[in-house]
Amino acid sequence: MVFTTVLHETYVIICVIGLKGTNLNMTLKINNLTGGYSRIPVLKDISFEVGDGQLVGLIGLNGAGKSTTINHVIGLLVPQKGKITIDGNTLMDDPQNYKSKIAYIPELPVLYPELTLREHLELTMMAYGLETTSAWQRARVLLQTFRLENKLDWFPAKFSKGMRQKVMIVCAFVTQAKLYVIDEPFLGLDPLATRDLLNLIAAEKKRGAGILMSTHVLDTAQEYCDHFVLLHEGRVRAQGTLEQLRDLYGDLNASLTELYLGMTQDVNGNE
Ligand SMILES: Nc1ncnc2c1ncn2[C@@H]1O[C@H](COP(=O)(O)OP(=O)(O)OP(=O)(O)O)[C@@H](O)[C@H]1O
Repeated sequence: MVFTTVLHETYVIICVIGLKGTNLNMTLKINNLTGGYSRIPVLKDISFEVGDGQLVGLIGLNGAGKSTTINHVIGLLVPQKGKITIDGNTLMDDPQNYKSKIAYIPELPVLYPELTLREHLELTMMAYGLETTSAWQRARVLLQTFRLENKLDWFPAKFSKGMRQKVMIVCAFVTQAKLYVIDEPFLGLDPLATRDLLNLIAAEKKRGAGILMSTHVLDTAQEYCDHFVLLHEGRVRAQGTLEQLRDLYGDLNASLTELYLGMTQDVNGNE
């Protein structure tokens, strides 16, 4: 399976060829990760896991370190300490194998201005060696779902921001990766597309894929995520299921928003 995406100014193809099948048996492990963009770390000793068939919500305020964590997972940043493994292997152990397991949807969609939607899909399929007949079957279903089926010959300049986001989603989900890494997916999407993306995530979970998703939309996260990692100022403030977090906080009816705000205020109060 395959995946293409755009990062920063240039297109970076995160790729490659993975295994298809229902027994995905995937585990992403982040162990004592310290890292960031310079010697002064943004992330401080964070640890958590994403198992197969699991949707993990990465929750945090602006600047908490969600995108930085994601940039480490997809291999754009190198850990200063600790390690990240997928199925026991780090990126350095076997870059192609590691990347082959990941489909990444960035927070800001960036597309090749000179390529049509059809060409973006062809590029994804070609770059990652997808079998084109079955890949196009999947693509057509995805294009219909996101109401893009009659826009195959459009260039990105003609797309709205939400449509560009949908192109990224279609390109990612056509790959049938083992691990989806999705950075803040809901902000540019209309309610229909949000519902369709959540259905797609549910279907991929059923297939056995793991999903790491950062979001500020806490009511949606509360409803759909199996496990939460609450990041605050580059540290994991708490993690667990909603029930575990409620236990930890001592309020069995608290919403995720209340839990997150309560826990981060506790931290700030102690400083
Ligand atoms: N390219 C970069 N170079 C240097 N520092 C950065 C860079 N990107 C982010 N940072 C810093 O890293 C910290 C964490 O930022 P990050 O983007 O991971 O937060 P976030 O939780 O994703 O926030 P948001 O919800 O606003 O997207 C912030 O202090 C930010 O200023």
